[in-house]
Amino acid sequence: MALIPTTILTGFLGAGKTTLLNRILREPHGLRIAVIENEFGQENIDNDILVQDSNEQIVEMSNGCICCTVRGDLVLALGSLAQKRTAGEIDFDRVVIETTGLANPGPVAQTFFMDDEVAMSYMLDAVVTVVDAVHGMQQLDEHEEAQRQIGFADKILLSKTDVAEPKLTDALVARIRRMNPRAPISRSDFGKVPITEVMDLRGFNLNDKLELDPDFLKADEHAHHDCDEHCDHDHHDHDHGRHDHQDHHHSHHTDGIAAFVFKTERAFDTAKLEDLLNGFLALYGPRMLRYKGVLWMNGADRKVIFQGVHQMMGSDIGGKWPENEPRESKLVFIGKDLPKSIFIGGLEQCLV
Ligand SMILES: Nc1nc2c(ncn2[C@@H]2O[C@H](COP(=O)(O)OP(=O)(O)OP(=O)(O)O)[C@@H](O)[C@H]2O)c(=O)[nH]1
Repeated sequence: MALIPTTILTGFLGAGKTTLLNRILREPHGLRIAVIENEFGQENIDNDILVQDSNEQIVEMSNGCICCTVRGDLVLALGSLAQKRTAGEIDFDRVVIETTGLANPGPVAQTFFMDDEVAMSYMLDAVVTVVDAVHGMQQLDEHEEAQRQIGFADKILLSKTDVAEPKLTDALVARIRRMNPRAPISRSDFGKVPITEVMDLRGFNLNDKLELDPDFLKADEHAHHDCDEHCDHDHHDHDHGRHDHQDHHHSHHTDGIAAFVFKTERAFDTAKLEDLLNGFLALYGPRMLRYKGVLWMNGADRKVIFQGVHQMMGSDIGGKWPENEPRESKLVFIGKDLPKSIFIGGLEQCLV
């Protein structure tokens, strides 16, 4: 049986990976795509954001960062998809793995060469990196993960050029070219890019990667991807009580990035919450790397999906709350040295 082409879709927090994936899944291209979705933090909010009415297989991996803690899970997920496909239980001819915004794509790519079972069924088509034209420069200045994602890319898609300063976009493109002269760059606002620029690129060239990282095929993963430093999230499993706050620290991260979750079974007061979030943005926006949530607003029979990156915040109306399921809200904040207790206390004040 032919090997299944697989795309690793990466890019820093909030770059536009899910937006691109959603657009691809909606397009009538006739390809059957299985998606492996890895989200930072225990609450998989992207599941609410990703299209639900498609036939695609969506496997969630939200219990850690794919490049390290859940790499074994990735092997299992790929193995199980291949098995089901062989048994005729599911049908797909492509796989897309969406990594977390903090993932190093190196070890994810390595899986396709180091794991015999995976290598028997899959071939790595390309690492596609989405770069945010508004925040990309700052992300490259401040986060090694963003640099690695560029370095490892076989194809780069520039998002948010619709709102970025053209001069800044040009400077960013020049910087990316210097960092990775091999990878072609395309603009892809809101994921609007032909599928031929994302899939079947046959772009992954092992020789190039070995040049980039001579230890790429070495079994000792710690020898080359600084796992502890970059992806060691502490996960504290709590019972999901009324207000359940989880911490996901990069415990060895020197840059203080951490995530926390706020969950509640009470509705939010719309005006209070809007004021609070605007206040947070004004005060902490530069440190708010990524935030998103599925919200129960008082009096609303549909979910509200809110999300943002730094000061760019937006919201959408989501699906209807199911009649016989309890309503709840969950919000995830990923940031640099954010005052968690102020966030949690403020959010509690906005509940009706
Ligand atoms: N203006 C503009 N906004 C965009 C574009 N692409 C994505 N966004 C917005 O940017 C935010 C983040 O987009 P996502 O697609 O969720 O980003 P992501 O990379 O999947 O985020 P994480 O997986 O959480 O790291 C959302 O509010 C999108 O609507 C774009 O090209 N232009």
